[in-house]
Amino acid sequence: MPDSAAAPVILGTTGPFPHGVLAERHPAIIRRVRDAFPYGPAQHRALDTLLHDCTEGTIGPLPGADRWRGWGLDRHLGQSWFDVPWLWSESYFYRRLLDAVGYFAPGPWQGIDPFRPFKLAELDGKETDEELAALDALGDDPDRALLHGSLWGNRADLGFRLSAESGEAVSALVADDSAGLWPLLRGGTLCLVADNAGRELVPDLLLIAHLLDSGRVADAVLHLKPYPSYVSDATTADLLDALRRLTAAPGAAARYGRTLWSALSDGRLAVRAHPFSCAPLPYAEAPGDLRAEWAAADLTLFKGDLNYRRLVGDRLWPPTTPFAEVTDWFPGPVAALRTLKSDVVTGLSPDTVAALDAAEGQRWRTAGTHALIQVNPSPSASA
Ligand SMILES: O=P(O)(O)OC[C@@]1(O)O[C@H](CO)[C@@H](O)[C@@H]1O
Repeated sequence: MPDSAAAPVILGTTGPFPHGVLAERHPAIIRRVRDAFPYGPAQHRALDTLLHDCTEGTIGPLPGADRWRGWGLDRHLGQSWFDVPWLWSESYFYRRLLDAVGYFAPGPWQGIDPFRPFKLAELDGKETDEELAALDALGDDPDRALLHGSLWGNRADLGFRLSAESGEAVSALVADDSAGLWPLLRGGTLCLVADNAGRELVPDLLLIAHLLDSGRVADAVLHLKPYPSYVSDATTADLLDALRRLTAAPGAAARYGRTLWSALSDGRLAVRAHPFSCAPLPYAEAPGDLRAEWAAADLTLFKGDLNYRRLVGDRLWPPTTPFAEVTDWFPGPVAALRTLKSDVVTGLSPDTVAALDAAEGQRWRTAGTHALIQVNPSPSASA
């Protein structure tokens, strides 16, 4: 394993990006959620409290969320949100937001996703129509087209866009191990750990449908979140919305939709919503049943920035730290498809880092304009 002492865990105070997420992005998300529903006085008061706590307050208890006590809550009680691991603080924010709007409490707002209006607006948008229409003319390399569709779908991150609209042109990949990915897909099991709903989940589903149809995989397991978080993270309700969108679309999109529908019905596509998927912790701390699921797959594919942070550890790794080293703990072949939206990155060549730094300073790490495909076909822990 690499020397993690040389790579400090990222805190809210580590630099301008994590600090800005806690100090600016979270208050902006509270404002947007507050405006999206006719919440009652109790919910408005709870949102006021959250707004104060998340910027000036300390970490408090989460009544009824016993798992969180084992996930670090007992240790962090009373600390500033900025002084604990950033990953922990962000995940805690989304759990607190759900509490504030009554998502978990018995009553009329139980189970109402506060991010659903944003997710649906995106799913129903004309960009989605255009992306689905493009399936009718995929060209002579559908493997590559659908892999890249899934990769760049990760730009469609509502948390990211709600606070920082970015209209920049997309640049090339900073790392591309895709040649090593296809040999791992030899008719076995793919485990896809999804990230965002809407315009990311749709191309993820198209990739799965294509891999099933082409026989590159015999079956697939799709990991979703058990409850809404990080604004657009995909839940089972979002999967159903995406499937309805596909099956109602004209042309090839509907065909992919039918493949997915029947694969769900006959068990070739299984869905999971494991509690640890919303944990505020790196995946190296995952419980045995989740590890066993990954170990059984021929390839586990992690989508998106947050999953990348949790896969490699949310640390300021030197960017040339080999991806194979930071994923050596993983119990099976593993890959990451991610656009870069936070400071964490590994597996880059010294030349790539030097060129990016010279051209952009540190912006390339967080602007969402660069992407990577990284593969570790044989971590030691998979032996
Ligand atoms: O996982 P995703 O959707 O690709 O990105 C999640 C994200 O928006 O949330 C974090 C900041 O809040 C960053 O890791 C990243 O920018």
